[in-house]
Amino acid sequence: MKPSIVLYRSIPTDLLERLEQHFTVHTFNSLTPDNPEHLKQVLQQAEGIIGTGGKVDEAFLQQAPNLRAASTISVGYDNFDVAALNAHNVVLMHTPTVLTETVADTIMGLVLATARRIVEVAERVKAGEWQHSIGPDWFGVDVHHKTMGILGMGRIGLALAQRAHFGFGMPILYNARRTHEEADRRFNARRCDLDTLLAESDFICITLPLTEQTFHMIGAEQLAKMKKSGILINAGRGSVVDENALIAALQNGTIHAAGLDVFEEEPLPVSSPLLKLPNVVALPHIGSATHETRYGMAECAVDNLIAALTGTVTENCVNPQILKR
Ligand SMILES: NC(=O)C1=CN([C@@H]2O[C@H](COP(=O)(O)OP(=O)(O)OC[C@H]3O[C@@H](n4cnc5c(N)ncnc54)[C@H](OP(=O)(O)O)[C@@H]3O)[C@@H](O)[C@H]2O)C=CC1
Ligand SMILES: O=CC(=O)O
Repeated sequence: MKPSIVLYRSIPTDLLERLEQHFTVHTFNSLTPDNPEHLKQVLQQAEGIIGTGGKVDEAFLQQAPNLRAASTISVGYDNFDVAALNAHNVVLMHTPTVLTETVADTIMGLVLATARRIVEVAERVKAGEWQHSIGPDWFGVDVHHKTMGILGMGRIGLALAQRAHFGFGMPILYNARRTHEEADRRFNARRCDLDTLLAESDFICITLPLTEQTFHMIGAEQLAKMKKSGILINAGRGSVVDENALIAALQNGTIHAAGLDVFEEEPLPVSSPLLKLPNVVALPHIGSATHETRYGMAECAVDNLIAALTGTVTENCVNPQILKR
């Protein structure tokens, strides 16, 4: 009999067929589906799960006594309790690399959109406000040759630094736990402490994962250390930034603008004050959302689950120590 798995995200048909060659696939629309009793029943037998979003913690794992592998269609895995997975001998697989370049493109898009007020001004044109040649009240600020500060210099940070350095001639500062020789060598990047990065950068781009250490790493105190002309871009996770503090900083002119792809609560509630601020570009978590990249992520996650459940893992494993047990 084929192992039973839970698929909780829609994936392309050819990839579903690839899963079905190996497993009996039970499909749900999320980990909190319309039919929770059915999911509960299926989880009793399930050896694998694959999808995006939803909390996988001790309480969840208690309901899945036969689980051996979880495959998330994302690189971030902050919704998984890795210690609980380890305790239950569950391998966690994710999709790094395949999305890196696309996310870096999105971040550069947010840098340009906020600095040049692209969304705001385009909306004014659509509203029929372009009646005369435009004046300084429609102007933005330059991007090229300004200083870019990158929080986190991993895969996405490096791809962003490449764009900023070669494409825009920007000096690069970064903050990470260790020095990234490749960033220093290829992009003349300089590692510095957080306070220096906050004080000296014109654009601060967050590419950090959400962890206990990065939760609210940027709060009122840090925002106050930024240049008044500074622009904050967050494409890591919403909770790396204290959103209430950010709203206050944007309202009070403590910083100039923000470009946000991620939020403390997603979807962003329509009542959020962020949506009322002209100096905010808010995106619906589209960092990796191109047809090509989303296909690549789903394919990677499918192959990851097959590898994890057939004992052939070579990459993309968050907790490889489980494989040795
Ligand atoms: N908006 C979107 O759609 C997307 C968002 N993301 C987010 O981007 C994150 C990063 O992805 P990726 O670049 O592939 O991940 P990596 O693991 O390659 O990079 C993470 C970087 O963050 C740094 N870091 C981690 N903790 C700290 C800390 N406490 N202080 C300083 N630096 C720290 C790491 O530092 P060090 O190098 O020293 O270890 C590393 O440089 C994901 O975890 C996810 O949350 C990812 C994809 C899409
Ligand atoms: O946010 C997206 C991810 O892949 O992580």
